[in-house]
Amino acid sequence: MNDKPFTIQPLPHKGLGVIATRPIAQGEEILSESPLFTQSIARSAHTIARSLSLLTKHEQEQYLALSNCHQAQLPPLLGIFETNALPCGENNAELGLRADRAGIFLQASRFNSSCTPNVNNCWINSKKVISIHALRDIAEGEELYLCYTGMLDVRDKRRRLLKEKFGFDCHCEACGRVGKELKESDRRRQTIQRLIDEIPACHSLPADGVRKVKTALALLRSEGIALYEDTLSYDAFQFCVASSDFQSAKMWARKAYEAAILSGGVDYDGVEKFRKYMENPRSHMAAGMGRRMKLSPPDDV
Ligand SMILES: C[S@@+](CC[C@H](N)C(=O)[O-])C[C@H]1O[C@@H](n2cnc3c(N)ncnc32)[C@H](O)[C@@H]1O
Repeated sequence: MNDKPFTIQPLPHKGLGVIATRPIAQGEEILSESPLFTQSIARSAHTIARSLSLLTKHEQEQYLALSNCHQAQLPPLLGIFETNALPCGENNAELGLRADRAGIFLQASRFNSSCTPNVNNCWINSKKVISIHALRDIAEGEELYLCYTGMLDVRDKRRRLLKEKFGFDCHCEACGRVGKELKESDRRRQTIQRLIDEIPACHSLPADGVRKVKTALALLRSEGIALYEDTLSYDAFQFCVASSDFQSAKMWARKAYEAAILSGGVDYDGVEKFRKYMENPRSHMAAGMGRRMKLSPPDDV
């Protein structure tokens, strides 16, 4: 089906938001959109005004109609940009990455935030578009959510950041948990973050590295977060390839490949690399560099 599977409409306490107008399958591309304009990290009201001056009057009006949660602190043009801009490049706070450009997308800017998002945005550099994919099967009538920030922080910190940067109190499913459920959710997210931080230092203990990857993947699943599977699986691939366990390496590369396609589509950065290593793990530069040992493949093969 090629029709746009969503509508943008007013929602209680959230301004506008995006609602599925039919069932959407996991991995389906929901939107592919070019930016109205982009800005570097060193942006200001002045640089934004310059970009806007190159647009049509109608486009300028559309920009000015976007929401602005920084009205009290920033000049209007900059406030609108900071409320709505999405990264045009690799951007992942948990992995310490920050895209050097951000852009305004008239439709993608209407997606609200959840700390357990059901869609993912990624920048497709070869096409210069933002692409949004379903992270799980979505029913007709469900709201579509990106995650704006700090998914692996504990609830109180997430709420504080969302209030500071986007001006709202988050009542998403994850932030609405209480008591034991909240404690468990916080603990899972903290543990995933700790494992992501520890994994790069596991090169001399690759079995430990693979074990940490598996633990992080299991916790992500329990927490309902359908992200990071590609990068974590690629970490496990690298441990296996360095240890000359090419059979397990192949399976980890396949897992990274399939996860990257589901969350970002075939043009997503990394997909081609994962495909190459899935077909020929020995072509990786670290192949056979470590002590030879049998590690383990993903649990779900
Ligand atoms: C990029 S815009 C999203 C679209 C916006 N709702 C609109 O009307 O254009 C970001 C703003 O949406 C609102 N928002 C996003 N996620 C929200 C949520 N989970 N609950 C309440 N408001 C939210 C906040 O006001 C935030 O500053």
